[in-house]
Amino acid sequence: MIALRRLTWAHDLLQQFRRHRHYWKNMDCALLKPPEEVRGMLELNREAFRKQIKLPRLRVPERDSNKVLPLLKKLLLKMEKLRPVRPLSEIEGDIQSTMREILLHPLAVKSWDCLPTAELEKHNIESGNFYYADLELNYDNWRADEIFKSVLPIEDEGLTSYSRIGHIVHLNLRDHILPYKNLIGQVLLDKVPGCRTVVNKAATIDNTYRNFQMELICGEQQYQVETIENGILFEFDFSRVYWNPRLSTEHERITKMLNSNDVLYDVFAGVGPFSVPAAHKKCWVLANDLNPESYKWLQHNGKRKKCLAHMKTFNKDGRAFLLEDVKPDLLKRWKEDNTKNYQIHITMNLPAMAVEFLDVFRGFLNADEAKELLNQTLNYPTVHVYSFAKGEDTKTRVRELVEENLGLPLGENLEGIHFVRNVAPKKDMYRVSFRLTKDILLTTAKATSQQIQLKRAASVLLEEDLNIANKVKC
Ligand SMILES: C[S@@+](CC[C@H](N)C(=O)[O-])C[C@H]1O[C@@H](n2cnc3c(N)ncnc32)[C@H](O)[C@@H]1O
Repeated sequence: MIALRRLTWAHDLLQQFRRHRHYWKNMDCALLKPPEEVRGMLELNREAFRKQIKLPRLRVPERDSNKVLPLLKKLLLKMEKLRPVRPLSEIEGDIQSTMREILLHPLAVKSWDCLPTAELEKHNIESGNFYYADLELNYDNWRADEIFKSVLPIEDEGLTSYSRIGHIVHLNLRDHILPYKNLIGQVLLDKVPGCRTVVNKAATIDNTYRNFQMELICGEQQYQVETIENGILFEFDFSRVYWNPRLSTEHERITKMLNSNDVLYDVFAGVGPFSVPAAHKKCWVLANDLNPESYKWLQHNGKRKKCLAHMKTFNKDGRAFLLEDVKPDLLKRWKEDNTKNYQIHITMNLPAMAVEFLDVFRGFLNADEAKELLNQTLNYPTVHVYSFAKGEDTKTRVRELVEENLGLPLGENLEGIHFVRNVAPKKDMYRVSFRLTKDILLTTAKATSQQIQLKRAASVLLEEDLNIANKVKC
């Protein structure tokens, strides 16, 4: 008995909490879910979603509805394409009075007593105004995720997320969901505003240009898209270039670091998500991509943003770009202008293999160039290299990867190791930002792994000391 009372008390508390937080989830309510029969449906049958339910309502004279509605705000039934407040014409004797009908959430309102009765009665709304009546729900009343939750198998994880690139919805369906792909495509086409094409990732991206291999599952076979990222419009053929909307925050982080007159060397530029905003900010940009299609759209996007005067574009291998274009540009800057009133950045976003290009920087300058510049304090670029790392401690692993490939340890020149995103279980993407140093640019010999480890241990200790010192200061 005591246990039952406690349970009821806990239930009431939860109800109160939900009412307070406005936490009524339609899919928690059997009445508001699509019919059970749709589970396992392979071909979309919209008619099968029709369902009659009895719903609590409140009848309110139109003239009072503005005063009454704020009292019921958290108790309204909210569903797609369903207005919770609807006009209700009624014949009262000879006089036609206009009434409003307010649809209430069946989890929140089980009887007249669940309403703020004292407040309502002040407006002459009595228990007689409360009633139940039939309502027909149909396919239009549920969002795409609610439809999927009702149709796809319960046991397994369903459709978690999708990416949106202009008019294209890009899916990465797991194998057990593949039999439902036609239905999923059709529902997304119906429900996602502006969606005209639905594609599914066909394989892992392991091709050189990193563009997704994809299968059209619904809609038009039209892959040329326009999409806005961080306020800038990009246009490209999604089937032929790399574009990932999940990187927009990272693109923004880099762009925010840049000030006008800074320099950006973008080694794996794609269609320009770093380069175009940077050039638009009046940085001096050299942008490169090996994929001729990316190169075409990179130029196109720069032209559309009217920033080509600040952006030179290249279509070659990243290593050649660093040696043939970045290096001469750096040497020219170092010789002509040794003021440090601007910053130089090098972005290398090809996470599967960018670290393999880092050895270019070791011994970047030959003996003659070194002699000429040795006595100057140079404006050293910051490299932002992206990499995947697998395992338990991915942050340590990514630093190791950078150091092993650079062939030299990082120390005080390490500016940060930033988590970008989780790609798969135990696989993360990071940005490692470090400053090039005279040592890196002049040293030709590779450090041994023992030397690298020693230096890493020393710099970890130094970092810990600094942290302790900072804490003490605080
Ligand atoms: C992961 S995408 C990054 C694109 C863009 N920077 C972004 O953040 O969305 C990598 C790009 O590197 C290009 N790429 C691949 N191998 C390359 C190479 N060896 N040299 C230059 N670019 C290369 C691909 O065509 C692709 O556009």
